[in-house]
Amino acid sequence: MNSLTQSPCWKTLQSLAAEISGQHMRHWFEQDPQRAERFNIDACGINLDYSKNLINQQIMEGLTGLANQQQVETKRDAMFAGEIINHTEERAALHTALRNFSGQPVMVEGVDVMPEVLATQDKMGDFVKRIHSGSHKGYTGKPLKEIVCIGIGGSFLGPKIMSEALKPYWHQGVNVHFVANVDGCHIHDVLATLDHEQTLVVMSSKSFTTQETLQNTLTTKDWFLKAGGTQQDIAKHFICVSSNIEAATEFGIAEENIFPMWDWVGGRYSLWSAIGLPIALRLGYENYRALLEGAYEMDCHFKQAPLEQNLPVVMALLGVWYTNFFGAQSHVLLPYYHYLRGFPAYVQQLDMESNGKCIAGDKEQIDYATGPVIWGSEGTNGQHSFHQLIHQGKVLIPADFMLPLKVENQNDTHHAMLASNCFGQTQALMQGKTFDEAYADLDGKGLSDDKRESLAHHKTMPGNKPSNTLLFEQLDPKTLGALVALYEHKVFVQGAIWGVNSFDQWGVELGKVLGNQVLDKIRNADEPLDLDASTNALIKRFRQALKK
Ligand SMILES: O=P(O)(O)OC[C@H]1O[C@H](O)[C@H](O)[C@@H](O)[C@@H]1O
Repeated sequence: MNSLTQSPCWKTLQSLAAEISGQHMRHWFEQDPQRAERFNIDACGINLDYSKNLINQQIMEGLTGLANQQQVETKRDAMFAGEIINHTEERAALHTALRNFSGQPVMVEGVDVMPEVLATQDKMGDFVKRIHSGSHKGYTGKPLKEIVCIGIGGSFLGPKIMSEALKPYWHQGVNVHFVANVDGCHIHDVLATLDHEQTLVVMSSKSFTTQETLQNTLTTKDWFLKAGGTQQDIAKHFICVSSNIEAATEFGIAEENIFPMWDWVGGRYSLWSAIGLPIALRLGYENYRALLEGAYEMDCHFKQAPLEQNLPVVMALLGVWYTNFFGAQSHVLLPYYHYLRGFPAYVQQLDMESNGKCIAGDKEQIDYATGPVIWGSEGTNGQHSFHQLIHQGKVLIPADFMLPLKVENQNDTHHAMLASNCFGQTQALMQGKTFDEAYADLDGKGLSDDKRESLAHHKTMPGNKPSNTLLFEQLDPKTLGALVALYEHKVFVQGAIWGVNSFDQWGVELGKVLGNQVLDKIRNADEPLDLDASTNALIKRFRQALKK
């Protein structure tokens, strides 16, 4: 038995969950006209309405008690202070230093990291200006207008998804393409459309060892050389972002073309480092800075607001409430904004790679659920497919709805429809529809009593399904920065409560190692097939197909 599940706070929450079983949110709203105001927080351009949750004041106090018991504030302060909180990799987790506008130093093992951070930001700003002005030219004297960004995981999702989300703020005059997968179809399709003389390649890999990124870069280099460029011309067309300067230089990237990052920046937290260069190239450097400023504002809020008024803390506690006391196994994100459609995929890596863990502290086997499955897509599309399961399925799926109140070039008719669908869904999930209401609706439809009763059962909606609604004045770079930092800190708080190390990812490593072993066997047909019978048979089939 784990100490967490045996703790007084945990037990209190178990009894509180039992106490509200059988109660319905619909009645809580009827009984308490202040409910929507009571469970609402405004911070950093984001308004959170969390009144449509299975909570009351006592439950929120119980959850805050759990956060205190698990020393969330102490752990938070340790993160900001640069302590080695990623203990399995012996590193700090200091993405917050990359957006530190306080003017104060940030120390890692006795060294202030801010001078290097600021110097790299200057280098980024300067480079972006040279690309946008056309003063950085390719080897034939043409400006570089096609930017191919190669990277995967955290070196891909943040840059791509945040660039997409800020489409109304794009700098015109460049095209930015992202390639992640080692599947050759993608890089082939992208390069097929491009003029190598006008192409800039941004290769992003913190470790500089990731197979997909190395191979896609080699393929691109080959394409560049075959198209007429020479080895010497590469310096004008290929840049890279990495913490492994040695490997990058060995690979052939000119030293002045390397934008550094550091081992205290986790891959999934790296868009604030030079990994965010594609965002700056897409938006212009000032807009990229605004993204960082928004994240800094959320950092300040996270550090200063009392727990019960603290956006990331409250969202984290609600998540723990459903995961551990209601058996919820997934959490759905529903951005009602087309440009934010990639956000669920971004949070998927952030949350699932951070908290998908089974060891607490040094070596304690966990006996409670940790991170949920994160999924979702843009509204209203999901309403016409998977929302059915959220409304009437037997599994509890808490939801985060998101909507900007204003959008650039707003078409009021479309936006009003989008908003009404968003609000209508949260309402339907909360209130549901009783059997009596469904039965009454079927009056005068010419149905037999049996048929009417049966149909009314099918049309009954349980309701009482929890959701948060996040509204933004508008999704400008600053608000998006705050939103991403909000989810980062939410994940951090949950990791702190569950006692896991949210900053390593050993599960991912095993797949990489085994994948490389298999590659050797595929490439060398003479290698004995000494793996398990299933994997051997798969390799055999692949080898045979190659021979045909
Ligand atoms: O930036 P890289 O070192 O190439 O790593 C890219 C990605 O690869 C790994 O598999 C990790 O799970 C991710 O956290 C990381 O973002």
